[in-house]
Amino acid sequence: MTEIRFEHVWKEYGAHIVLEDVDFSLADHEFLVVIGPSGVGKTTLLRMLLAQERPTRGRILLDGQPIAAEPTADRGVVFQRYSVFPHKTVLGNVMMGPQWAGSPLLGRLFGVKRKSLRDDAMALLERVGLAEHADKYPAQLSGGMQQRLAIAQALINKPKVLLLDEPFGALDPGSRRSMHVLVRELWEERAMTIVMVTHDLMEAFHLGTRVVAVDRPRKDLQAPERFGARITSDFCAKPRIVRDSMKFEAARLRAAAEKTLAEQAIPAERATPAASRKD
Ligand SMILES: Nc1ncnc2c1ncn2[C@@H]1O[C@H](COP(=O)(O)OP(=O)(O)OP(=O)(O)O)[C@@H](O)[C@H]1O
Repeated sequence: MTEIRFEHVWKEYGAHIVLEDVDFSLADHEFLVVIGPSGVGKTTLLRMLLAQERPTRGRILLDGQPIAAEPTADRGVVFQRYSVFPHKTVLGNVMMGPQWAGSPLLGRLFGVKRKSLRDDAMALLERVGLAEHADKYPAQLSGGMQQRLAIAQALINKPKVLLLDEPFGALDPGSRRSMHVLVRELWEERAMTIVMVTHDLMEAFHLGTRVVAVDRPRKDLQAPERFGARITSDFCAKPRIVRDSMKFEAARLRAAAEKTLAEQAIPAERATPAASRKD
């Protein structure tokens, strides 16, 4: 369960009001897409969710609790530009975060812990289609592959919330489409809440279950910094359970029902109607 609540949140840099009175709730396992003009404060919104920035007024709650002051493992992030470490292999990149978290002095785990982390990292690389590239360095990967790696890196800590800041902005249309499929599948499989920023409206409505537009409803041309942006439109883009997952859920329920029936199966001789029994 991951519910996010922005409670009358403001963000100001000195006299510059970036966001004003942003107030909304996000249900568990929502795929929220934030759209809006350049410079309006979309990334600032994400950075506050990540705890890289603090609201100047109001507060942000995660499952009813104010979010931690520091970025924590329950929130993963992927940025537009490849945020992977060039001197680490693909596998090393995925293992790096948990290694530093588990061993702050050495940045390296040993023995069973290392093996378990390596297995998890390889499983994740398999899932994002990079297992066979585990020993390569990021420079040897295409842009789309680097973003797949960044996603694996963000998911290794099993975050409850995944934040995506224009993650496909630098990709060609083909890679973009395959990333859409991957992210949507991961969102369903892992039951995460996703908050994504994009400039691409098609992408927003294709991926999101909810799309919010952020803009400045009041404008002062003499002093553009006088008014901040807030949520000006809020669209329910599509049901949270999409058709494929409904099919999957139906198949799962059917299999469970069949299994239960099989377990409770009445022995054949008892199931035979009394009238037709020979004895
Ligand atoms: N640390 C900071 N100090 C001062 N101003 C900042 C800081 N960070 C962001 N801003 C300002 O906040 C405003 C919103 O920036 P932000 O990056 O959130 O916009 P955005 O909507 O994500 O833009 P884009 O779509 O172009 O990426 C900008 O005017 C920016 O200059």
